[in-house]
Amino acid sequence: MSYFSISNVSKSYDEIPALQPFSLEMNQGDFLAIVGESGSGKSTLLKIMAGLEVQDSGEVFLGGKPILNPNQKIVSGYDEIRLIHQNFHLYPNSTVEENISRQLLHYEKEYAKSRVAQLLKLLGLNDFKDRFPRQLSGGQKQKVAIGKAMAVEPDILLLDEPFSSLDTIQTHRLISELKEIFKEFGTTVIFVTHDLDDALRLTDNLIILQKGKVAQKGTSRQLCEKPNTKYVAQLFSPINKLPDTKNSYIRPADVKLRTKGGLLAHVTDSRFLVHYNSLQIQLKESGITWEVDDPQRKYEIGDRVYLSWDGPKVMTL
Ligand SMILES: Nc1ncnc2c1ncn2[C@@H]1O[C@H](COP(=O)(O)OP(=O)(O)OP(=O)(O)O)[C@@H](O)[C@H]1O
Repeated sequence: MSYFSISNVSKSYDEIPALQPFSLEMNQGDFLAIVGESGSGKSTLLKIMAGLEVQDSGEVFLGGKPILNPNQKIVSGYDEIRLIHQNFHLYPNSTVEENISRQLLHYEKEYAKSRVAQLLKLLGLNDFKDRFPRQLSGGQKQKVAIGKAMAVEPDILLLDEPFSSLDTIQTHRLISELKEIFKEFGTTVIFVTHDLDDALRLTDNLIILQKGKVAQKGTSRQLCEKPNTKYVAQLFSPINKLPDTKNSYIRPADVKLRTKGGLLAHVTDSRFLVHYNSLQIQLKESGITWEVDDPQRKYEIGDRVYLSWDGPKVMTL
């Protein structure tokens, strides 16, 4: 059995399935991102993993020992498995340092002191250690929440959309910093998010959850090149439906633009993006609108353009 093992865990609320039987095996120090839209069962799954929710079936094991759910254990949850979500749950009247050290009241004093100092340093919070939560930015508060969770040296850290109150630049910076810290501590991390880009900043090991079911597992390359569902395909880019087909799609980057030969279309809009212009084009025959990348920034609104693509790039979804 692996270090962290989830075997056929499922959950329904009022007979509506929130999570279909889900299984997972992880080794110590592994990172995993679970990506899914709102309501796909991500939080339910994490709560079951942490022993904070009663599952209908299945079991969770850490280091070979069963994780007991709130029906089986008086005080639910475990120090070894910490769940962090977007509501930081900081003590408002305690400083940053106190917020972290309060987790360690039952630990030996010298150890607690050195652990707090280590976390403040690693998280870049030394300059803020005497501030109260209300005096911190969203990113700093998030770091304190992570410091609190890491204080007790959890084996598993479960991050449930923890960065949703931060802007994209802050989130990406924080994820890169935290990744190094998690590696240093050897923490096993499961990061749940609806944002594939955030997920990929932490790890290339992905599970896509859709309506309580695993839609697909794999690396970003595997999922991007061979998506199983439209949802998985659209996590990576918009997709264009081929005219006169039921379920064949092509990505904007895989459409070739030419001045003659192919499917005739007109450019109706153009957006300047960092690596290419993103064109909206209307196909002449079908009237369908597509999104197409123009890496040479050659076409303008009103231009006539011919489209073609290579067969292997067509996705059947
Ligand atoms: N305590 C509850 N009682 C009833 N239904 C619930 C409860 N918790 C979750 N659900 C339902 O279970 C489904 C999965 O919810 P869950 O919170 O796990 O999804 P999620 O992927 O984490 O969504 P979000 O990203 O919006 O947090 C949803 O349809 C939700 O309404």
